[in-house]
Amino acid sequence: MSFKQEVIRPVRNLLPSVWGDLFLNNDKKADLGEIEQIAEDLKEQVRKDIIVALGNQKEHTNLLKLIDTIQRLGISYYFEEEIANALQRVYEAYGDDWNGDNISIWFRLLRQHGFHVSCDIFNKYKDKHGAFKESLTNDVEEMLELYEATSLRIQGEVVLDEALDFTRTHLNDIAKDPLHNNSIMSTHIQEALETPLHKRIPRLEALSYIRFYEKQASHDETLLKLAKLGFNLLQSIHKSELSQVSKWWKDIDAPKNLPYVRDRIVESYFWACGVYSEPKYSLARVFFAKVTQTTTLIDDTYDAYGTYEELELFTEAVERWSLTCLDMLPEYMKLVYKTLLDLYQEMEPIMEKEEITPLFNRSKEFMIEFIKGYMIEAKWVKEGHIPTTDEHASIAFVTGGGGVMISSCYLGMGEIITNEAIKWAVTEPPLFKACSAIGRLLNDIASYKKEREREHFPSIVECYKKQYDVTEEYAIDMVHKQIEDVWKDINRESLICKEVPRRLITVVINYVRTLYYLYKYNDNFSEVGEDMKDHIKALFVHAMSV
Ligand SMILES: CC(C)=CCC/C(C)=C/CC/C(C)=C/COP(=O)(O)OP(=O)(O)O
Repeated sequence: MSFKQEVIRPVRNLLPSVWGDLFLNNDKKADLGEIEQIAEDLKEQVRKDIIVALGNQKEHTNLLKLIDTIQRLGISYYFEEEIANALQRVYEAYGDDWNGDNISIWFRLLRQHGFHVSCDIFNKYKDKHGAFKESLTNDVEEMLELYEATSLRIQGEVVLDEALDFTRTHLNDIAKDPLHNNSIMSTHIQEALETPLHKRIPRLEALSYIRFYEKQASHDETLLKLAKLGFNLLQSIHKSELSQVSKWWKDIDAPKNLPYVRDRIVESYFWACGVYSEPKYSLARVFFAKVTQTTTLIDDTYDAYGTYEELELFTEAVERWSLTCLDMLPEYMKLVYKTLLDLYQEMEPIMEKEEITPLFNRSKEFMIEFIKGYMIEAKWVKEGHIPTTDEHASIAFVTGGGGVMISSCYLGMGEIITNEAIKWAVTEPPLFKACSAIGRLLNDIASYKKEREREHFPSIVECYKKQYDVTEEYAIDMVHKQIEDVWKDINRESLICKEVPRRLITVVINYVRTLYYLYKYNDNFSEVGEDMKDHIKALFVHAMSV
């Protein structure tokens, strides 16, 4: 008589998708011709406003405010050239010596667009003892703007570190003081304190800023109407793409064939929309959503189902990257492997046509390195090895996924992927590494408690505690500090990468903004919270009333 040994698998308590088939059959694009025409006329008006303001030096402060409003309303992609040209001209005219009002908006906008303007201008806000002037606290909007500007700081910019402490403390008091504020402003401040503008996903910022802006007596009707129409026009495109990726995922039928896998195609598409929402990046968005769900499939295979021996086979098959390897895999893994290979095969001819094959090939290599990283994690789990923080970083910053995820974001973006950009991206530049680091740190902070409940690769919190013999609270504080440092590194890198089209840098920043949103408090990707559900509905279900 033979006994079949029961296989022990590290399965997790899996939550099903909260969306069912809601987005599956939403692929009919509405006829929006008439709305598009109205939007065209409004755009023309805004374009003229930008050009007129640029031509008159006295209007330059208003020009910056106009650009800021356009960005916050989520319609800057209509005016890409005008905005880039206006900011270039402002930079050439003033350099570091901006002499208009609203220095914080000037600083934030120029830095966001890649101009390395000096932070010394903020010393104007200090008194002779080197402290921030108390009189600043009388102007709430200026304080808020200064607070927002501090998020663009890089390492060593002490005046901005101090400005952050100063503004955060006072804004906190002001937000809580009913005598000081109306409730709209108070909510606005609280939201800023929770997530500064620089760290917000632009689509979600548009959603909340449109609501805030329309309540402001001074709002511009043209901009407001364009923002609402633009929002609905984009939504109709996004709905159709979401339906497309949902169908792709439905065909794989993971809930039946791979029941251990997180069914997160909607959240994956949300991530893609966080990175880029413009109509012209439709192909890239769809591909990136599929990559994210496929990577989740692989992550769950390593973390929540595969035995060590099975994972060794899978890793070898991935290194060989050929359908001929299917036979060596256990039955359930064949579908995981085929999903991965099919996804890239589908993209290959398009990549050839776009002449970005070297980036495509490198992206595949990033995927292989990433999966090999999962195998090392599995080995350490098997050995019960708790790594030092440096050892942890050497692997966890690979499985943090910067290389594979950012290179995938770029696939399908079209002509903006220049030869220079390819040369840069294939080297795995510091910006990609920063994405890995911040992804890992945020993810570990969000999920370390849950992961403790089953056999799992140790989080940075565990490693830190063990190596330095410190409390959990202390370790968590250290990780938060590291996260802030990585933001500063991202800001610095985004100012020095001059050879790369700016939109490719904002892809990285938007990717990190989405990570931040997903993992800032909890793991919203694995356990979708109420806020995220509301945001997904607002973005992909309900049109905005105009
Ligand atoms: C946040 C992060 C590390 C992202 C890397 C980018 C990436 C590959 C994203 C798609 C798959 C995903 C959500 C993995 C995190 O799984 P998990 O929460 O189970 O994390 P773990 O298994 O890597 O610890």
